[in-house]
Amino acid sequence: MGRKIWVFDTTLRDGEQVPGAKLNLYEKVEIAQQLKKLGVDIIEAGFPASSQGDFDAVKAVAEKVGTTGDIMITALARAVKADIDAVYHAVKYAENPMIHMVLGTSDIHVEKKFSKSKDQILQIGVDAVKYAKTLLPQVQYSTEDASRSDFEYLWKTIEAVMRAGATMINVPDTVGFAEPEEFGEMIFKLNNRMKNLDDSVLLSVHCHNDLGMATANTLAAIKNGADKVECTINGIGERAGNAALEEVVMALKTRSTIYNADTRINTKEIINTSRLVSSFMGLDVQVNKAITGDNAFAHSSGIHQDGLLKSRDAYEIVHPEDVGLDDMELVLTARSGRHAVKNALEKLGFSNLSTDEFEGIFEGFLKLADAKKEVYDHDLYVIVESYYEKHDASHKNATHYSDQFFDIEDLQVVSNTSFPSASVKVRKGNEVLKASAVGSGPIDALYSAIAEITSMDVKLVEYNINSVSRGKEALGKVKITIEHEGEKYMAKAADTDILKASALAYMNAINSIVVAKLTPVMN
Ligand SMILES: CC(=O)SCCNC(=O)CCNC(=O)[C@H](O)C(C)(C)COP(=O)(O)OP(=O)(O)OC[C@H]1O[C@@H](n2cnc3c(N)ncnc32)[C@H](O)[C@@H]1OP(=O)(O)O
Ligand SMILES: CC(C)C(=O)C(=O)O
Ligand SMILES: [Mg+2]
Repeated sequence: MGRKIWVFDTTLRDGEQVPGAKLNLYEKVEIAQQLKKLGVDIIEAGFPASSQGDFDAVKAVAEKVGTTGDIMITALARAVKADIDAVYHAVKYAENPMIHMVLGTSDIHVEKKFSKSKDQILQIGVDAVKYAKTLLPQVQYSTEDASRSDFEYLWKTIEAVMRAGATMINVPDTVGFAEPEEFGEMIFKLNNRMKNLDDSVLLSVHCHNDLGMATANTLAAIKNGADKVECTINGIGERAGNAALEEVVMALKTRSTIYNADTRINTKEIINTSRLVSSFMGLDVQVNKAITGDNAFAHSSGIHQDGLLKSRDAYEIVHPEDVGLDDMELVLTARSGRHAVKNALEKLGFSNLSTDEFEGIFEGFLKLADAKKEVYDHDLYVIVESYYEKHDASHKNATHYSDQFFDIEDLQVVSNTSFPSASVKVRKGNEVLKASAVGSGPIDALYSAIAEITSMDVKLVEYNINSVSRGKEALGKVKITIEHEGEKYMAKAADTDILKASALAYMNAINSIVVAKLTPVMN
């Protein structure tokens, strides 16, 4: 066991400062419940003085999430009595409530933002801490813009607010200006001085990502003595965001010999938490985002896929299972090689293929892969079928798999406010199936029509669309999850027509169900 690092999650406060990401009371409580399951030590639930809605949401988090276990609930205040009162009245219901206040220490803040002298600002901070201490025993003081502050003034402030009773000192790199080595040195010096003054006071850091260094700066601070880190899920937050909780935590775990520090985060809850935050805030996670991005555990090039199949550690330093995913993903594309395709075929039951058979199928695979972005399992069945039809029609693999898969031939969607409707034409082998339906919106109408054709009992669990390029040729990328007989099936599709992309994604998911039903028969 290494040194304990406290994890302070500010997704509901700094994270919620992202334009358009505002959460309502219900959503804040749900996310707070999940953060507790994840094992964070402290939840910063909001800024109660900012609106009645946020006051109520922070209070609800304190009441519903903060009354059991040892989790601490806090919220932010300026060094202003009314803000501190608002925080106190919102968090006091929690078992372990804390008041968090912020006041700038850089010349820019002191002189330009506040038009005051350094001594005046220091006194305002000390008075605010003294007042907060009359309300609650736990008070955190944040020296806003610390990384651009004069070091001796920063220390003078920290010393004064510690003497006034602050129990946690948070050192923010408010505008993401710091650089790891320099930030680490600053934390090292502050830590030495703080521990000499009162070693019960926790030293914390709060790093922003304006230069893409939030995680690196946070880790440098840990190496140099920081006891606590402030992070957000998916790294969301003001401007370019904050240090991502999942990155800091997994770096500590993966490189434990360097950091010798542990958190109490249950890493298996990371993906669940990331998805919940992303869906409530309506903010997609960048596909290549470390740990929580869609592609973080997906491998698509032949050399990597071959290496992984021979030994996972060739290209995998974090195990997907450790963050709550089922497995890594080997995506079949035109960049895949023979090992990956053979592996996928074997999983579908096509083992013991002769070299000629496999090479013929692989040729078919490459042709399709050049025409499509991704080759799915149902495509492999069709490739196998057409290979044997051409070369050995009496072979047991020459089964008409394609009769069981669905393929969109045409669709028409009418989108209006009173009567959205859709008509769909689908091919299933030699059969052409048609259906029309109305729905609460165009996608709902489209999916109802497809559901009627496929006659499968399917529930749409998640629908997500985003643009993967710009301008007239922009591709709409749709990712959906459907549920059938208790199992979840995820599928994707992209097209310049977002309705077509939606229909193709749904069809791909339906075809995955067909594959799942076919595969045990083959094995
Ligand atoms: C780095 C950070 O993330 S800090 C947290 C950022 N979060 C927020 O701002 C939360 C949402 N904010 C709000 O709802 C509002 O800005 C409020 C309620 C805080 C204040 O609203 P208003 O009273 O209308 O003031 P407004 O936002 O326009 O200006 C901020 C005022 O607070 C002062 N102020 C700013 N920071 C602090 C501070 N840390 N301590 C004391 N006063 C401060 C400013 O100097 C300014 O005061 P002035 O009116 O005397 O010039
Ligand atoms: C309130 C403080 C900690 C903050 O968000 C910042 O300085 O970035
Ligand atoms: Mg911040």
